[in-house]
Amino acid sequence: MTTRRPVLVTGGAGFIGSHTCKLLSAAGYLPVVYDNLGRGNRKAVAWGPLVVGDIRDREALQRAIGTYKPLAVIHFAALAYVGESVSEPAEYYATNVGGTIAVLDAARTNGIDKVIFSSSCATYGVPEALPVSETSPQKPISPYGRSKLMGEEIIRDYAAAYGMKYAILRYFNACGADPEGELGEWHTPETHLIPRVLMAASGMIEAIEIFGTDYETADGTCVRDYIHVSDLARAHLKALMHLEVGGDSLSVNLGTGQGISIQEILEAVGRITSRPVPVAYKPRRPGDPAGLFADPSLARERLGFMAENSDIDTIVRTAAPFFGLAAASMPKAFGATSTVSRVKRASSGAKTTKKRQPARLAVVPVSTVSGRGLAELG
Ligand SMILES: O=c1ccn([C@@H]2O[C@H](COP(=O)(O)OP(=O)(O)O[C@H]3OC[C@@H](O)[C@H](O)[C@H]3O)[C@@H](O)[C@H]2O)c(=O)[nH]1
Repeated sequence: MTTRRPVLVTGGAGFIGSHTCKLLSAAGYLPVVYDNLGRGNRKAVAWGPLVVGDIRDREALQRAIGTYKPLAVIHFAALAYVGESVSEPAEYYATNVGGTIAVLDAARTNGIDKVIFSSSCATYGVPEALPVSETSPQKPISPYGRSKLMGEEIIRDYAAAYGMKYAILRYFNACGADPEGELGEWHTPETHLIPRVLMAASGMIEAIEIFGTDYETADGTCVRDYIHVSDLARAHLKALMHLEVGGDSLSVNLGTGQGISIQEILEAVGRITSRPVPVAYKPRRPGDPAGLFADPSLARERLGFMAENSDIDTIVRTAAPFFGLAAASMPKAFGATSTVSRVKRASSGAKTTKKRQPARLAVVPVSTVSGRGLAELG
C-alpha cells in the first residue's frame, strides 16, 4: 500500500475545503484537516485526520505540522460573510489576516514552502470593466474583501523573503455540491443565493428575497459567475501539483468566464425541481455590483484549469438533494453538457446571447411580476 502524502488543509471541514479534501484523497494525498469547527462540520471530514484547532493558535498549528509533516498547506480557513465583515471587522481581520500570518509562520518555520490560499473576487470590489482579469485593480469595498487582499499581499511578501511558492486562487461564486451526494453546502447562517433559492423551493424558508430588480443587466437582476465546488476542488489539486513540480507562484481567478442572472437561477431551480419558488422582491443590497464575472484565461494558461461542471443545471441538480429536493432528472454523468447555456456578456449591460431549451414549467419573468409582496415562479 502506498503511503498518502500529507497536506495540511486549514478549514477542511468547510464547504470548499471538504470537497477539496475528497479529491485530494482520491489523488493520493492525505488531507490533514485543521479546523476549529466554528463554521465547519465535523461530518465533512472523512478523508483524513481532523485536528480541531484555531488558525490563530500558533502552538496548536506547530503541533499539527510537527505531527503530520505536510508537504504543503492549503489555507481555506476564514470568515467569509461580506455583510458580517462590515459589522464585525475586528473578527475578520483577526481571523483572516492574523490567522493567515500564523499559518504562514507555522509553515515557514517548519520548512513548508508551498502554500495555496483562498482568495476572492471580493478583492476586486466594483470592477471597472468586465470580465475581471487578474490585472484589474484590486479595490475591495468590504472588510472581508480587504482582509483577503491583505492575505494575498502578506503571502507575496513572505514568498519573496522566505523562498516560499504560492498559488493564490480568487474564487468567484462557489456553489453546487458533491455529485456523489456525500457533501453539500451548509453555511450557518446560509446567506448565499443558490442554497437560499433551494430552501425556498423546499419550504425551509417562506420565500427567497431577491435584492434588486433594477440593475442595468438584461433582466434587471444581478449577474454573477457561479462555479461548481467540484471545479474549485480540481483547481486546488492542479495548483498543488503545479507547485510540487517546481512551478512558479501564481495568482489566478477561478470562474467560468460567463455570467448568469438571479432570474435565470430562479428559472433553473423551478424547472429542475418542479417546485414553485416563492420570491419576495426587495431593494438592492448595499455593496452588490450589478455584474461580476471572471476572465478565466490565466488559470487555463498557468494551471490547465477550466470549469467543466459549472453549467447551471449541474449546479442545481447536485445541490438540490441536499435540501431534500429531488432533481427532476439527474445528469447522465457528472460533466454532462448543460441544456442551458450561460449568458455571455461583454459587459453587464450588454445584450444576452442565450440558447435555452424551453422550460418545462411556466415561469413568470421578474419583469412581469409585481415588485411587491410574494410572487411564485414555476
Ligand atoms: O438571499 C439572497 C442572497 C443573495 N442574493 C443576490 O444574489 C447574488 C449573489 O449573492 P451571494 O450572497 O450568493 O454571493 P456574493 O456575490 O455576494 O458573494 C459571494 O461571492 C464572493 C465571495 O467572496 C463571497 O464570500 C460570497 O459571499 C447577489 O446579487 C445578491 O444580492 C439575493 O438576491 N438574495
